[in-house]
Formats: sequence, C-alpha cells, structure tokens
Amino acid sequence: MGSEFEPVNVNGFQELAKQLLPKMYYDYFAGGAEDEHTLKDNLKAFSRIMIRPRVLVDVSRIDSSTTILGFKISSPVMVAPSALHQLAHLDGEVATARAAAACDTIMVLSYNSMRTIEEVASSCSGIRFFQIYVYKRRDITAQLVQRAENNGFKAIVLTADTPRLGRREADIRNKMVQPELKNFEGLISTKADSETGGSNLQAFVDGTFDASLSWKDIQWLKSITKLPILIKGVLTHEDAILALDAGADGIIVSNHGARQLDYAPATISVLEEVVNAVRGKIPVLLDGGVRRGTDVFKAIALGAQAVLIGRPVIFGLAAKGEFGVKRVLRMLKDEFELSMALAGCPNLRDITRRHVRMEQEKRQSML
Ligand SMILES: Cc1cc2nc3c(=O)[nH]c(=O)nc-3n(C[C@H](O)[C@H](O)[C@H](O)COP(=O)(O)O)c2cc1C
Ligand SMILES: CC(C)CC(=O)C(=O)O
Repeated sequence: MGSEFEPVNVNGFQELAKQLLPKMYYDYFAGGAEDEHTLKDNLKAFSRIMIRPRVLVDVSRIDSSTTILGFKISSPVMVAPSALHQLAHLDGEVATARAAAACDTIMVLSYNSMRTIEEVASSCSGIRFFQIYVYKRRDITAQLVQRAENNGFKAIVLTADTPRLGRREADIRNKMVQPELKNFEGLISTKADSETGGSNLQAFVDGTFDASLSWKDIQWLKSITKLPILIKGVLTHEDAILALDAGADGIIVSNHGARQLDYAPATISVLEEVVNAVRGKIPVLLDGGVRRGTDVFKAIALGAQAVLIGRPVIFGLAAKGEFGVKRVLRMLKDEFELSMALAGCPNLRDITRRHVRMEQEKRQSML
C-alpha cells in the first residue's frame, strides 16, 4: 500500500499517516496516557450507543448547518486545538486553517501551534477561536490573548485539564522533543531539557504552565479579554455548574483525547450529565473519539451543539496537507448528513434524545 491509497473514511487517514510520519511524531499524535484505557474507551463508548431511526420522514433536503456563539457553520464538526501541526506537514496550522475555512467551519488554534497567530490569521478569512494554557508568567498569556483578539479570533478556549502533563509513555520511550514555538519568540524560551532523558514535554509543561490555576482565575481571564470564554475539559456536572457560575460562555466536554488522566470517562458517556446540569444556558460541545458521522449524530442527540475532532485532522494533514484536512471534514459532514437522512432528521433540531439508545437503556428498550 503506497501513498496512492485513497481513504474511504477518516480512519484510512490514520493508516496513511502512520506510513508517512516518523515514528516519534506518529506516536505523539496518536498516543494517549498510561494504559490508554480512556483512549480506547473514547471510541468504544460511541459504539455502545444505538440509533433509533424514524422512517417515512421527508428527507429530500438535509441541512446540517448550525450556529455556534452566533457564527454559522456548515456542519457541527469543528477543528479541535492540537499542537505542533508542522510535525505533520510543512504548511502546519496554515493548511489546517485554510481547510477549515474552505469547509465553512470553525478552527480552534492551539496555544502550542508552530505557525504564529499572525501567520494563521493572514492566511485566509474564516471563523477561528484561540485555545490557551495559562503560563506562570501570566503577562505572556495575556499578550497572546491580546494578539488573538487583535487578529480577529472570536473566542478564547481555556483548557482546564492540564495543570501537569499526562504520562504519555510512547513519548517517553521515543524521547520526544518539542520544537521551539514561534509564538513565544522574544517572550519566553520554549526549549526544555528532560531531566530523566525521556520526552522533554513534561519538563516544558512543568516549567511554564501554572498549576495553581483555579475557578477564581476565570475572572482574571474575563478582565483581559472581551471575547467569549469556553472552558475545555469539563467531565462532571459539578464542574459544569462551576463553569456556569464563573460566567463561562460555553463548555467543551473533553478528556484531551485521553492524553491527560487515564481512566477519565469516555466523553460521550458523560455528555448528558453535563448537558442536564447546564440546562441550555450556554452551549455544550464535545470532543474525543469522533470518527464517524454516526458519532456526530449521537453527540447531537445527547445534547451537544457541535463536536470537535483532533487526531483525524492531524492525520488528514499528515497524509495530504490542506487537501487531506478538507477531505476529513467533508467525509464527516457527508457521513453525518447520510445519518440524518437515514434516521429521519432533515435538520439538527429534529435530532432528539429519543433518536439514541444508551447501553443501560437496552432492557427497557423502546424499540
Ligand atoms: C497531538 C495532539 C495535540 C493536542 N494539543 C492540544 C493543545 O495544544 N491544546 C488543547 O487544548 N488540546 C490539545 N489536544 C486535545 C484536543 O484538543 C482534543 O481534545 C482531542 O484531540 C480530541 O480527541 P480526538 O483526537 O479523539 O478527536 C491535542 C490532541 C492531540 C491528539
Ligand atoms: C505540550 C502539550 C501540553 C500539548 C498538548 O496539549 C498535547 O500534546 O496534548
């Protein structure tokens, strides 16, 4: 199988990426924390949910578009923030941004991107959010937030699940080296030496990230930006309520693609808990393990406004650059629209809780 192999679903891009990338980089992108239990469960939990299709509904027109924080997107599949895109493809985050814009969806740019905020912003028009970690040097985080705001980014995504780096054993074995990050040039060194001789990511995070960050700091974040703030990494109803109380404008149910706390729950298994706590007051989004249009359908049925995809984008980028990312986004949109048609839901608002059956509901099946 050479690089001529043409994937027919997003998993095919992972196979291609594995053939093409150096092992150190493929493992960094694909891997999860420790036993990778949650990594597997993010996928398995989707497969435990069944769809209850309705028939004889007029589905001659399918509209999968939706609105997130007032921004219209062509389907509820967005690009999750992920670091270091130039390790997948030379064009890096610029290619990803162009693909997202061409597919009329929102890209969340990672704080740890390799192309700068300015390069991405000037590469094409498109709706973009900016993801942040908070550094011990808060002035640096504040400067990046300001730059994102000045460059037309529309929201800030605060990643809340990374006070320390999860233990990614493949990276430790491979002695993964994080390249220096251009966004921070002249501000802070993003070079780090591993004390144990393994991956340097741990040393980098320990040296720069502020592990004291807590709910009260949302007020600080609000004081430095006018942009709406989404909290990424919420997995419980308790934290959903705290996010609401802190004045968050949105929640992303996420376990960081199973790269942080292993044995954290699969995201789709806790989505409903968060949605019920939020009671429609702010949008709830989800990422983690979305690989099929049917996964998107299940997340929408359980109350998500949209989903984000991480690895599929990186694998599309690694395999075929901007074109590969477009293919991934289009495949998921097409598959999602097919699911909508086959389940009897012409619009997103037609997809309801009654269109899915969770495993624990099997015995009292309404089918
Ligand atoms: C290689 C890689 C790098 C990531 N980097 C970031 C990051 O910089 N910031 C962040 O908030 N999340 C990061 N994530 C997590 C993603 O935003 C997202 O939560 C996750 O990838 C979703 O799961 P999926 O890969 O199964 O779609 C990263 C994920 C991967 C795979
Ligand atoms: C350096 C890391 C914190 C980037 C990241 O979020 C990840 O690799 O999951």
